[in-house]
Amino acid sequence: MNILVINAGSSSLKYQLYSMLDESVLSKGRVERIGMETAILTHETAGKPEIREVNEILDHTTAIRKVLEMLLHKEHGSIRAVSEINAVGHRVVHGGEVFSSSVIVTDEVKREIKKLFDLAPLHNPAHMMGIDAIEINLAAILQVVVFDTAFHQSMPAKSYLYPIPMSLYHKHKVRRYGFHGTSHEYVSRRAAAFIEKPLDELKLITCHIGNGASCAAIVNGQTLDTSMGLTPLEGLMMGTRSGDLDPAIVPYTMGKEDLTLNEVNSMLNKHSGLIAISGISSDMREVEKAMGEGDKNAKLAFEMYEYRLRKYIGAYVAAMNGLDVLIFTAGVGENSVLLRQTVCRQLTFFGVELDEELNQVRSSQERRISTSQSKVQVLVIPTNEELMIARETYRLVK
Ligand SMILES: Nc1ncnc2c1ncn2[C@@H]1O[C@H](COP(=O)(O)OP(=O)(O)O)[C@@H](O)[C@H]1O
Ligand SMILES: CC(=O)OP(=O)(O)O
Ligand SMILES: [Mg+2]
Repeated sequence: MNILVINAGSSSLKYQLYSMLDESVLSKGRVERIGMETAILTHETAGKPEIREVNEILDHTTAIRKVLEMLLHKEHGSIRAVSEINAVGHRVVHGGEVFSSSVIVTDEVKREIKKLFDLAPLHNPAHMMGIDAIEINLAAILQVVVFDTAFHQSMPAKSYLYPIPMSLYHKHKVRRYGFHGTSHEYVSRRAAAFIEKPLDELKLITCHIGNGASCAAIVNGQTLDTSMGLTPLEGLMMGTRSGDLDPAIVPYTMGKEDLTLNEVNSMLNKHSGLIAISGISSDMREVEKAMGEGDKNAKLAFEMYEYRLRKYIGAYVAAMNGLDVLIFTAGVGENSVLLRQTVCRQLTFFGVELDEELNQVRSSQERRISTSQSKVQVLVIPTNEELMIARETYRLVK
């Protein structure tokens, strides 16, 4: 059985085609800059060179059509007919309280996902475009949605409730949900396997530090707490998102700057975080480069980013009354030697002892970066949300 996994963003669409016989990736790629003047499609089939096409791609329906053309390509493709795709699995960021596990897409499921648009404005509308685009291009195919929020549904009330009037929870489901759950679940399981200990005997902190970033305290293989909340805005400082702040800033800046609700929302989601403080980029690579060249704002942005992450780690050690494994994953977590070094060097009080040399190694493998005496094991575990989505899709459709 072949499963196509889609992670649709507002202007991008990432895909991987899996053969579930051996969970191998037949082809993968991404379309970037959808809706802009020139879109870029990058496609790769196992054992063949990567190809790039620059084209105008106005919407997600066209993007999916292009992806299918690539998958069927005589030279660069991996299948001969679309009928060789048996099901499609989608990442959906917000599943609210309605979805605590993956489901097959129906009209009812689509209605529920649409109700959650307000709560994940950068994500859910884009996922819906991906689901609709598949429906248009591959009419009768079975589609499955896998939610970022599902894994965190195990959080206890003391973690998921906000200390505000309970009527807001009862009437509008205002609570903390947490995101990147597919990734936190995957890396926590892999970490337990890596150190050869049962997951239900471990206290772990998983740091998913990508463009969006969140960390989670995991006990008995379940989320005790996680840094994102009602929406993916709470918690850590991110590429373009503020993370935690005093909620009074919202009405205060609205008054002072004469902003609308939409404008403040956009400021906090799209124009804050690394980009706001560095004035350079939301991309950690560029921030680190500028910092290396002596840029003061880039240095401050990095310091704030690292400090806020480290404070969460400290809080979660207290929340769990201990820590066995600290895990770094996603774009920044897997690749930034400097971020891991800066964080770990200042966690010695908790028994974290970084092996500076192991931390410098650049690799896409799962690896330990703490010394053999370190009380807390520090691991880098490359995340694989796509594989988790393929497995969930397979489980539901087979
Ligand atoms: N070598 C590197 N050093 C530091 N940061 C990196 C490096 N490579 C990638 N990144 C960071 O990873 C981020 C993307 O992470 P990723 O997990 O792919 O995000 P998303 O899935 O949310 O798009 C980029 O914004 C970039 O800042
Ligand atoms: C939930 C979330 O923040 O996702 P991403 O990191 O893909 O933006
Ligand atoms: Mg990601």
